[in-house]
Amino acid sequence: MLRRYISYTTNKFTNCRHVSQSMLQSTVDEKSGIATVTMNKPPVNSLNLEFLEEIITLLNKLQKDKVRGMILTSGLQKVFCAGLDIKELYKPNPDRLTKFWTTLQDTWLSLYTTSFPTVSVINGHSPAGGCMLAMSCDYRVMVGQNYRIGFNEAKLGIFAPKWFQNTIIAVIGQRKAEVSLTTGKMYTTDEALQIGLVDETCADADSALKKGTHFLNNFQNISPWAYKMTKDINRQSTIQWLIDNKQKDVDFTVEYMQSPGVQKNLELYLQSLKSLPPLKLISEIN
Ligand SMILES: CCCCC/C=C\C/C=C\CC/C=C/CC(=O)SCCNC(=O)CCNC(=O)[C@H](O)C(C)(C)COP(=O)(O)OP(=O)(O)OC[C@H]1O[C@@H](n2cnc3c(N)ncnc32)[C@H](O)[C@@H]1OP(=O)(O)O
Repeated sequence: MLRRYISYTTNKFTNCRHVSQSMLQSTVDEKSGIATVTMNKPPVNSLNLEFLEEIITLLNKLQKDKVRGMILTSGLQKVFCAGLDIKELYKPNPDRLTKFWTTLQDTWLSLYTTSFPTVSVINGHSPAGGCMLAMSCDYRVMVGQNYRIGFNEAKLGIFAPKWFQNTIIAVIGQRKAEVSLTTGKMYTTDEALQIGLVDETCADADSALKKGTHFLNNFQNISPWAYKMTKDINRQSTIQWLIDNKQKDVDFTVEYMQSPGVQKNLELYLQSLKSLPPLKLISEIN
């Protein structure tokens, strides 16, 4: 059984406070108050129920600790986040799927409404829910030229719910979001920059972390209250929509995911994941 542990330690030499859970590591720089959160759930940081629960717990802790900002990145070699764990959607147990989807909604609400500014440093592939994770932050820096990012849900024979689509529209606009979602296109780093999916690109992860820190330093002289109020007003309609429709969204998803057509599509997709050579899938589906 996976050993779960949480430890909080302060390193007096680096002035960093470390929080380590089994799939997430967080280091807070005492001087700047910026937390760097590293996702470490091999092989692909897929978002299953337990991982989402850890993300919520950590976000709550960072909020309580009044960090001044957060950088979210991946500790894996070539994947930022592979999106929702398809095993949560394929042949699901209805009770678990209900809990999974409710927790997904809560994770998104926590991340999209943080009281501190957030940056994702996208240092690997980032399809579907992985791209959404990045979109839910305030700013995105993508590393290198080898990775793909985008919303490939249509390729799995499923579609993104309204709150998911609205989050994308807020970043890249209605037209580009529609084309991106309906075609399921996975973008190269340069294409992602061009359509505004990411704000900056750079050659390596270290420079990306510096760019992320540079963005967060913009808030040094901004009152946290003014920041939070401004963000809440800006994002209010999408947040309110989900709050008002939470149960409806869960009920619909649980029924829809179990329908034979969706299950067949997921089965075919899972087979193609196994049969195609490594990394072929994402480049094949452009
Ligand atoms: C705040 C958080 C909010 C975020 C979300 C918010 C809202 C969401 C609301 C609605 C969501 C709408 C729907 C979303 C759908 C999804 O996200 S479905 C997932 C879509 N993801 C993909 O299509 C990715 C598929 N994977 C790949 O293309 C590749 O695996 C990769 C990522 C490029 C990595 O390639 P690599 O060669 O390194 O590895 P492998 O392909 O060999 O994979 C290793 C291993 O991992 C398994 N696997 C890969 N992806 C997933 C996954 N998403 N879920 C489960 N398992 C996955 C793969 O099958 C291999 O398994 P093994 O053969 O048993 O080793």
